[in-house]
Amino acid sequence: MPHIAIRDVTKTYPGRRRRDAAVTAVDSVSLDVERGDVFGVIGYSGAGKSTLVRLVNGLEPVSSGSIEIDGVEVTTLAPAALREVRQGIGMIFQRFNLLRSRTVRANVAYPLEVVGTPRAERRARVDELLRFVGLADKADAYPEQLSGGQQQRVGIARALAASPSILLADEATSALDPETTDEVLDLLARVNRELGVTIVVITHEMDVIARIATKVAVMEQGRVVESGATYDVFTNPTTETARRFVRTVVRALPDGDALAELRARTPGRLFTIAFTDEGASEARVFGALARAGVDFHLVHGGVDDIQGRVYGLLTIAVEGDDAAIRAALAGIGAGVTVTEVTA
Ligand SMILES: Nc1ncnc2c1ncn2[C@@H]1O[C@H](COP(=O)(O)OP(=O)(O)OP(=O)(O)O)[C@@H](O)[C@H]1O
Repeated sequence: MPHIAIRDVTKTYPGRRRRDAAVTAVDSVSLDVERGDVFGVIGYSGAGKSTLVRLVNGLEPVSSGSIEIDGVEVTTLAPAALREVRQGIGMIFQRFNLLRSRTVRANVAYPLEVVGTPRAERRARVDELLRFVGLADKADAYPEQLSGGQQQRVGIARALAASPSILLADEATSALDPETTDEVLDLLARVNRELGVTIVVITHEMDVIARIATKVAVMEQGRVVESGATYDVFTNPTTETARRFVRTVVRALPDGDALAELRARTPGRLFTIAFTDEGASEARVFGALARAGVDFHLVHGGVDDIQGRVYGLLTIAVEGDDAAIRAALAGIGAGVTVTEVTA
């Protein structure tokens, strides 16, 4: 049974003014998030990601469709039962949303106070959480005394206070610099691995997906246009939107002016050689070309790390006669896709 099963969910808002057309923020979305997944949802601004998250944690009602959490249909629950389900869902935000007038300790304790956890138990739990996120020495500090990364770690500790089985992260690293982003993503990966929490990561940054998401869904205009294992979507995106996101991370062939410029200064024909980690490697590709005796050089691309797996996308310029080039490329072997760049 999926941990979160989203079935044909639609959310429509009335237009902002009376005469405006209704907005379909989420449009017939179906997704299965399995227990233990780090599930990424990526899309540009306005794609419907935040709305989808608000529907999953019951902050807003769906217009139609069904959402099951642990097999329980949550869209029709009475308020008291819904509150209980929501205690099993932690949430972190782009702007951290900490209470400025409370210390770090009191921020993390807050969700436990709300559910009436006794003081001693609360204290022990908060200490444990602050150790887990590496902020035991900041317990008595106030949020504004902390860096952005530290504040988000407090946010994560607070989200985990009631021991949720699901953590929803809405653009949780978008306000952070790259180094701090890595730190926070490492922490989220630990939350998933060590505490077994299922994580849904909402982002517009493909490198966040590449770093931690095991699965990804690409959203556009309220719809999921592509989804699958992260590595598969990166190595074989099937929609233009997914390809655009992938290009922000993997060093694919330049297009437009950059490609025209490359052509102008590069003699010979251009080929893109893609390989996954199933047998091929950069060394094998270059070795095969060298052995075939064609004159080639690498003009663009490289080898990327997607979820700890290798993905190579190399663009080479090759000179020589047609038959020799064809024989050289054919000799590279299995697990490699060669495409001539004709644009
Ligand atoms: N409360 C609301 N009332 C009316 N329209 C809304 C409301 N909330 C969201 N929308 C609209 O729904 C669409 C999806 O918005 P949503 O915030 O879910 O997208 P998003 O992908 O999360 O983008 P962002 O990252 O910019 O928040 C947008 O067109 C937005 O204007």
